[in-house]
Amino acid sequence: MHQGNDAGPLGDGFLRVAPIGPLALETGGALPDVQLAFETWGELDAEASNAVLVQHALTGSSHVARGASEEEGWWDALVGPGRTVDTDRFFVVSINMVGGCYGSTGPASLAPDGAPWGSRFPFVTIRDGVRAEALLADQLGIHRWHSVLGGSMGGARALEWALMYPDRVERCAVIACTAASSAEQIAFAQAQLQAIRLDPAYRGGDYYDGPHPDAGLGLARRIAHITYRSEGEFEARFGRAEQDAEQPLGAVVPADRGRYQVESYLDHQAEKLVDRFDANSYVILTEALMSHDAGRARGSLAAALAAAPAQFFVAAVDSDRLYVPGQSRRLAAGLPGEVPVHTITSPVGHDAFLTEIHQLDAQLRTAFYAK
Ligand SMILES: CC(=O)SCCNC(=O)CCNC(=O)[C@H](O)C(C)(C)COP(=O)(O)OP(=O)(O)OC[C@H]1O[C@@H](n2cnc3c(N)ncnc32)[C@H](O)[C@@H]1OP(=O)(O)O
Ligand SMILES: N[C@@H](CCO)C(=O)O
Repeated sequence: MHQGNDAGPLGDGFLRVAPIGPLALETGGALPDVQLAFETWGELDAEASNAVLVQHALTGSSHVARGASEEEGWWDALVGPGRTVDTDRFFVVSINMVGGCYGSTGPASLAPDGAPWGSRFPFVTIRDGVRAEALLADQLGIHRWHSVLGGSMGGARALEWALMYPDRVERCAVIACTAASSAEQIAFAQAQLQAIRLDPAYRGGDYYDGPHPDAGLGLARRIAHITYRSEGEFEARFGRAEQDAEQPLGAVVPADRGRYQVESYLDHQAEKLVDRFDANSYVILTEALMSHDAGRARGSLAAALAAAPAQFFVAAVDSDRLYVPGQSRRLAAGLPGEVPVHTITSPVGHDAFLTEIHQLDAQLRTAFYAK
């Protein structure tokens, strides 16, 4: 896991933590004493005109790109010295969303009574996360972002920035995302939440003094990961192949059988997430994403999108079965002017917004980052 360090100067790619005070929540009440963990690359210019905000996805973190730490970032292909989002030109900021487990206040943080928030952590929406980020932007001296970009949940966070703070976002890139979580997206998410909540170790979310609900979180990740990849990729990559060095399938009774490769692969994805993520944060951020609806309390979705003044960049993955390209097309059609939908061509599915982001280099450079 990327190591926190709040001693380094801004612009080094290390994790820093900033208190932002109480956070008023969309559904009422407030979260007291919130802190946000964030990373930056590059330097803010004298006019504070070169700041770029990169928003992470559901289980992502602020570690977008390599920095002094040299640890691989999840959008290294896009962000870095000489890259499309050139950290020699731009002051790049990425913020761990409130409710998560990468240093910002979340369910594992201590509440004012000194015990972890656990089950008491409030429901937060994507808009709550963005409101918190605006408080941090104020502290950093950034009134207006040159651009805000993100994929998947990061795209929802970027879109909400453009709608909540229209005078603070010049350009907005929404990649592999939607204007409002669909019934099917909510349905897949609900099954994941149930997997966690039905794990006896979950104990309503108050498990920090005992075993964690690893089985439930692992099952949630398996369900999610299937939606992040495509049927075609699974078939080409794994087919019906058996996992090496395990019992031959079909020749043994089910209880003793080995695993199909795809089972082993999903087991591995589950173990990796369990090792790096907190189940309560998974619940909080998943519920935030379920709440995503750019039209809520803005008259209608059409009215909300039509009023957005930022310059938009919209992209979809052609094989994405979770955030289907039609959703990106409807988002683009609802925005003012002619907004094209750029295509990432990949057999991978939704995760191609991470693995194939270089495919957008030329389009993003022309649209947002031309010198
Ligand atoms: C600590 C942090 O900050 S994490 C936050 C950053 N990450 C993010 O923001 C996004 C979260 N990451 C992801 O979702 C994924 O890692 C992705 C999408 C980036 C990875 O996509 P891909 O590169 O296509 O990975 P892929 O699906 O091929 O999985 C590769 C893994 O599966 C393993 N694998 C492949 N086949 C099998 C198999 N048959 N059995 C078991 N494991 C297998 C590989 O060994 C590899 O393991 P590793 O990741 O431990 O090295
Ligand atoms: N693989 C991504 C997919 C969600 O968009 C993640 O874990 O954040």
